[in-house]
Amino acid sequence: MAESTDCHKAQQDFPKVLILKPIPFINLVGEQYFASNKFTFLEAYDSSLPLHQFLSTHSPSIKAILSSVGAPPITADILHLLPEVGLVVTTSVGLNQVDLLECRRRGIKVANAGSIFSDDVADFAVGLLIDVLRKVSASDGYVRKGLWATKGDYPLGSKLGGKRIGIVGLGNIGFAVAKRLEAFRCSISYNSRKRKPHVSYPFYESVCELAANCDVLVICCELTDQTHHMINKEVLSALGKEGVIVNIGRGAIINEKEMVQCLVQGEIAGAGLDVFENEPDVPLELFAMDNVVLSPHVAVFTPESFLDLRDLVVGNLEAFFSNKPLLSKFGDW
Ligand SMILES: O=CC(=O)O
Repeated sequence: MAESTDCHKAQQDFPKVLILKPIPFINLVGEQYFASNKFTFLEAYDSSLPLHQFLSTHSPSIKAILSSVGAPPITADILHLLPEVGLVVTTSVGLNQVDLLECRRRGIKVANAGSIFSDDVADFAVGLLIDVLRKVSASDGYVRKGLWATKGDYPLGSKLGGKRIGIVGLGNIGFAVAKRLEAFRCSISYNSRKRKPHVSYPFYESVCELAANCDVLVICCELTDQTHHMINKEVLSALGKEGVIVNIGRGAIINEKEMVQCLVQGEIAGAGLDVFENEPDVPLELFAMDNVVLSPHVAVFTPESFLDLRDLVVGNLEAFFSNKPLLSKFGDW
């Protein structure tokens, strides 16, 4: 009894890591796998207190925040209530939910999921593209509805090999997509913030020019103020009537209204979309389109790589609480 009280007391003394929303898919490994003897989690979503009151009550003990996709944004206002916070760690690769400028200003360290999911996301991007071009999901629906027997053959899809692929954002994920599609004998070109030294793929400084010279655009970049709605009607028109867009980045990189309009009017040929502007809401018009493949923001990982994620997140937190270098530090501050 004395021992468990001591143990309980010791846990209470551990620095706290704030979680604002349950970690997506944590059921894959169970919450106890995220445990450590260096910190404990403080779950704001379990409290009956309004968030601001909860944060003010616990602020002296909150030293780090664990954030994920779909969790409330880590804004300057939230950070303002938490003067002791020195680290924001995320289970996501994307950091658009974190006010990075404020983190930099305050010297709060940031660590994301690094390249842990790059292969999974790239596999999924290629899967979406093959599905759109070869009509895999649409053919599946046709067979399941019994239409093969009553209406005959389903229209053939179009060939992947030889397609000109434009990668928007040639980071870890974009590069993994490019490598896979090279193996399908596609030609690759790209747009990125800057030309990559040592990369031989043709580089286009303007995403519109890239689109005009490609059959497919695969969106792999981060969502930032600069990339918000970067893919608009002008870019989609440049991609053209035979063009296909795949998005495994963030919904708001594409102007969704303009994309839907282009699809409705046949100004592009199809889309493979894992991400949307207002998840989990998906524009209703897309539901009726056989040339569009939809998925609920699941490209990111598999149960196999979720275990690596667990190690990375816990490793980053333990490194921070031991004053050691982070495992997947983001930014130069
Ligand atoms: O979308 C998922 C991520 O950014 O990890």
